[in-house]
Amino acid sequence: MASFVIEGGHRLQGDIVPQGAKNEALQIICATLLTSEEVKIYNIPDILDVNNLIQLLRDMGVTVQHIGVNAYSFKADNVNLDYLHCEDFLRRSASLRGSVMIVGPLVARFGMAVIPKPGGDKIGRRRLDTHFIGIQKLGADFTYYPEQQLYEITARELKGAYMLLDEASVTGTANILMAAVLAKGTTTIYNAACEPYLQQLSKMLNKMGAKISGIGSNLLTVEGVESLEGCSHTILPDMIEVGSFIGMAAMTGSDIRIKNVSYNDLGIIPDSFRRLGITLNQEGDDIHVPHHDYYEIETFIDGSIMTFADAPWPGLTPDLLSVFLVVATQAKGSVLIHQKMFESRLFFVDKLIDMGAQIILCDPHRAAVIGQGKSHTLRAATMVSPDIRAGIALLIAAMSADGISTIHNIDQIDRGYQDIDKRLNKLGARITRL
Ligand SMILES: CC(=O)N[C@H]1[C@@H](OP(=O)(O)OP(=O)(O)OC[C@H]2O[C@@H](n3ccc(=O)[nH]c3=O)[C@H](O)[C@@H]2O)O[C@H](CO)[C@@H](O)[C@@H]1O
Ligand SMILES: C=C(OP(=O)(O)O)C(=O)O
Repeated sequence: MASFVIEGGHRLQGDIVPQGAKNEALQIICATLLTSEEVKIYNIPDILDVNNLIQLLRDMGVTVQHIGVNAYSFKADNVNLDYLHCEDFLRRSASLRGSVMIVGPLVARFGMAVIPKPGGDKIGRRRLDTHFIGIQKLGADFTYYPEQQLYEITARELKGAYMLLDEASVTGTANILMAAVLAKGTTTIYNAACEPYLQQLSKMLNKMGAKISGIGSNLLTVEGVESLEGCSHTILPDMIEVGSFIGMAAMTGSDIRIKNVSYNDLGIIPDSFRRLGITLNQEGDDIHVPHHDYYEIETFIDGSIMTFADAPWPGLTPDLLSVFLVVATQAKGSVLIHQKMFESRLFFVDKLIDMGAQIILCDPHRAAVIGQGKSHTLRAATMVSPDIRAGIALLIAAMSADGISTIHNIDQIDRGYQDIDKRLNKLGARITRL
């Protein structure tokens, strides 16, 4: 397992361009299975999860060509469904979360799909009921084989239906949507997730000939069509990476410009950092984070302690709470971090406590952070990255700490952040990959 060795205390200076969004890329790449025509995708991040998904499609018989920097074309005119039954497929698709989204396209186009329990971050229970109940409502049959942890879905014909999802699942909505675009008749999905990832997927599907309305809302209406055609699509900048850089800059006292962030797609993220006391200036489509000597967490208007809690979009994404938490340790003031969706995502605070941060883990979902201001610098430590976002939070902590820290298991960071060491070193960080 690779590791990072980080010499803390160096300020960053300069411009950084965010990568394409991981969670959008995973949806968009799966959507290429919906047509036999060529689909060109630009701004694909070069990260482990995405590369594993691209390889999975190649192994299924999709012709994938590298057509430029971070750009690929996909042509799914000869998909080998037998591959879905081999060991190699099961192993590879179980390595990432996004692979579950091949189910919707495969059922819609070929009437069958098999998928093992998907991988992804081990951050608590991550059920798939919403996906399969939704696809069943369209007329598919579904069997779960508990011993192999395998899901099998077959359908003679998909028919449009009304459905009210039991939760606004991001990958679940994407899966159902990709099945519904080729179903007969009208599908209505209420309580749909509506992150920019899903807005982008819907826009791409419409470019391919689908008829989706209600984009950006939690009520999607889909008029099924016979077939879809090829298109070109460009992936948005990764809003989680943008947020990670804002927090990193403030905590390390850096002065950076995050280029071409697609500001209007960041939702509540910039204002949430502002409530943490961080100054960030929107300049055109860039965000400039100036040097901070200190930042002070706001209280609520009535003087009570600030709470950051996740919520389905347009609420605050759960994927940034680990970053808010670490950045709060060096703020003045206190904040309660409430991770409602996942029950095992806050345990990494132990490492921050070892580094000298003042945090009370109230229960698996809530941590109270007592910011000590920048005069109480964190101590260097040796740690293991448990998941992508805890990993980036620990990297931020190590970059701001006194001394040399080591983070093991950085595959967990590489799953979601492209060449993070090289890109940050260009701005003045001291990160060595072992
Ligand atoms: C590949 C991908 O796109 N991964 C993202 C996707 O995962 P993913 O699509 O797997 O996550 P879901 O949206 O399905 O659900 C996340 C968890 O939150 C719970 N839940 C969900 C919705 C809700 O309204 N209330 C609620 O409690 C679910 O039970 C589940 O345990 O969305 C998550 C939630 O934004 C993100 O953390 C992941 O980065
Ligand atoms: C939880 C995440 O990813 P995944 O769903 O791929 O595990 C994430 O991106 O923070």
